[in-house]
Amino acid sequence: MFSLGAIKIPTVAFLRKQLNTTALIEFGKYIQKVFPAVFSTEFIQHEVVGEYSYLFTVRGSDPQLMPYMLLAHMDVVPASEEGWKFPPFSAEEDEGYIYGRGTLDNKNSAIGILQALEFLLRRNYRPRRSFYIGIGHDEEVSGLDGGKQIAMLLQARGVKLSFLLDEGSGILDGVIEGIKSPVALIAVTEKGSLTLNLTVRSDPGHSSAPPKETSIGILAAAVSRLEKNPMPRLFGYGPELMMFEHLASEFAFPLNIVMKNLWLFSPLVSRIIERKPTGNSMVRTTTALTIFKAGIKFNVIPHLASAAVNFRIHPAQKVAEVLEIVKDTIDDDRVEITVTEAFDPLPISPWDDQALGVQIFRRTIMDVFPHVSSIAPGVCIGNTDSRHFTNLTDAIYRFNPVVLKADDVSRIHGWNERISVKDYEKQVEFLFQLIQNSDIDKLPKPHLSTHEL
Ligand SMILES: CCCCCCCC/C=C\CCCCCCCC(=O)N[C@@H](CCSC)C(=O)O
Ligand SMILES: [Zn+2]
Ligand SMILES: [Zn+2]
Repeated sequence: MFSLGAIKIPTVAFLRKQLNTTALIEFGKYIQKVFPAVFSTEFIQHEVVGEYSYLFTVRGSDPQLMPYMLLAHMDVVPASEEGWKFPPFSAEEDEGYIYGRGTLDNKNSAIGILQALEFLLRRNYRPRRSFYIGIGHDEEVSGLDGGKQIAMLLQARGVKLSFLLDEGSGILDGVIEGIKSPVALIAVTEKGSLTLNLTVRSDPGHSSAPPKETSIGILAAAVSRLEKNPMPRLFGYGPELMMFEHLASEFAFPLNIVMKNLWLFSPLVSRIIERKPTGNSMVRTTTALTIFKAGIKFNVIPHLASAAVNFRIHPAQKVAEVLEIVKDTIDDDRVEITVTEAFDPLPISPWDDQALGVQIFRRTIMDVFPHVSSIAPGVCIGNTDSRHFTNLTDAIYRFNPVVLKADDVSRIHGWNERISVKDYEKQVEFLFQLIQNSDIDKLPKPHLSTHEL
């Protein structure tokens, strides 16, 4: 059963230096209380990193086996009191669901991993393969003080990982139009990100004698041009091509033929899937207008107007290219453009018969979710703490073992985030099984089944 107390602790991250540190400390105390075996077992070392994050080192019995890592985070995005069926930090149970901020992103993983390990320890289990567990405290605001510090600490210790598993994708059930059965998407990369601040300055004055153009009007026109001119379609130039090829047999005729021949049909397919926001995020670098600020009084022409625009960069594009397109689209020197944060899409992790992590995930998914009809490589449309671990391994995977239905995706960072009790139990079962399946020292034989790889 989900430790409901974890959801009740409001570990909200507003900005990098605006965290609810009281709640973060309480979360640390909470996990020590509910997972006593994890904190007292002789072969498990726990450390607090960056003041609030946790790093667990689980020493396996066979030092020859290269360790792996499980990553999660305890912080959550803010939640408004309105719009929710139940208050976001009440952990209310209703018709088999637990409601609350963090139930999908990402206390389900943080608590699920520790819960699975606690169960194993109570059965006197000791793993053969060593592994690390990282529970970050600031993923939602960059991960620089939590996840990144954990990565740097491990790097300083000379650690290399055979693979790493973080949040960022899931088992999609009815999310992809045309696919009826649940499919597991394990993200082999995540999109890059670019956040720009746009500023326009103009002379302030009395609203009774306004100039032809004001800072607000100029800025509004600029952001509107960005919204009306989406970034180019790149569908088929990144790993989403692999994803749809793997999923081709899930579509009914004639779509299955179309998906098998994306070299020919990708322009057509991209026009269809871009109609929905999640589909659009697979097709291109997305443009999101997220902040707009100007004005202080109805009869004062403001001097300053500013806006923030956040782009999530398609794996086939780079920051520099996006920036050039933005400048060309705005095409107005009065709009000052400054870069707030920027990073390119993450490297693509291996997806082949030699990829140990993939084979272990595949086997575990088939054990725990037998109704999943395909397992395919995907793209994480957001960002995760795993991006700070690229110096430790090239095998980084983003997959939350939870079934997401069409309306669940918008609950993440939205209203009424929830997880069913059954789905949480499956998540713990997956992690319980994954830790044991990771003890193999060589790859399992290819499985004869209809599952895709
Ligand atoms: C053809 C349709 C394919 C649809 C695929 C959609 C799959 C959606 C499944 C899960 C959603 C995952 C959400 C991504 C996780 C993002 C975690 C997050 O919120 N990170 C923050 C980090 C902020 S760092 C400044 C972010 O804003 O990305
Ligand atoms: Zn998250
Ligand atoms: Zn998030």
